[in-house]
Amino acid sequence: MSDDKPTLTIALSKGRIFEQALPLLAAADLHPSEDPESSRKLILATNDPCVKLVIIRASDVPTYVEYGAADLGIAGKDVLLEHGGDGLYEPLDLRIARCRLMVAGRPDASLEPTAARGRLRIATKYVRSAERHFAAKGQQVEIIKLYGSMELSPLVGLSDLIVDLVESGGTLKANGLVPLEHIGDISSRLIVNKAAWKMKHARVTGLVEALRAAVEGNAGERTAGERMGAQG
Ligand SMILES: Nc1ncnc2c1ncn2[C@@H]1O[C@H](COP(=O)(O)OP(=O)(O)OP(=O)(O)O)[C@@H](O)[C@H]1O
Ligand SMILES: O=P(O)(O)OC[C@H]1O[C@H](OP(=O)(O)OP(=O)(O)O)[C@H](O)[C@@H]1O
Repeated sequence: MSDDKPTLTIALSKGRIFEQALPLLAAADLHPSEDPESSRKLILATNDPCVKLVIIRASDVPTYVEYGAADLGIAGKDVLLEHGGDGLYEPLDLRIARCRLMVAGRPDASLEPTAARGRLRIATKYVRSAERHFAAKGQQVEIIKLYGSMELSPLVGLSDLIVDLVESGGTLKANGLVPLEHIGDISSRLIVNKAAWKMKHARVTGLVEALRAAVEGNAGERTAGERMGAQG
């Protein structure tokens, strides 16, 4: 196949990432043929016959891109931190699906191990990030891997604390929990397979730059503080 018009496969998850990526893709003149919420198809065509989208679980996106089953992908930084970033480039922060990775627990929860209980028990889907966070504080903790609904864990005595994503804080509040420590700011990133970056360079970088322009055109979504920071 010539490098003039190679095919591109872009992996992303349905739900908030698809919805928030849609305007950015549209600004790069990419329009999916169907809505993944109403279609059961996992491969979606676009208006560009050389570009297709594959719709997969959010946590599977880096794997598809690493192995070259997709040339590009859109994945949350939370997912990338767990994956480790092997075989991937991460050229662009798309500034969508923004939230914070936090330690949370009951309002009276201790962040220090107690003599009675020994090591703190932390329930989370984000094992690597949680381990790294507590290790950086010099704390050995027991991590309990969960796949969702982490907020339940301290309520039923499975763990002392959780590490989870927080946006509005509504889910924590609804379950009588509070945010206790900020681990990091999360947003979705464009990721690129390393071989595709080389072999389909013109096509890939053309799309990266079109998306970069779309992200920068969304300056209205930034906070006043961020705009001031960008000027300074
Ligand atoms: N409440 C939230 N607000 C904003 N962004 C969020 C929120 N929750 C998750 N995200 C971001 O959106 C990404 C996708 O979230 P989504 O809920 O669609 O998938 P998931 O259920 O976390 O993943 P999987 O289906 O693989 O378990 C997350 O990886 C994270 O980066
Ligand atoms: O602070 P909030 O605005 O309440 O958002 C936080 C919630 O959002 C995420 O869950 P999500 O809604 O994605 O459900 P999931 O974990 O089942 O994907 C996260 O795991 C929290 O439960």
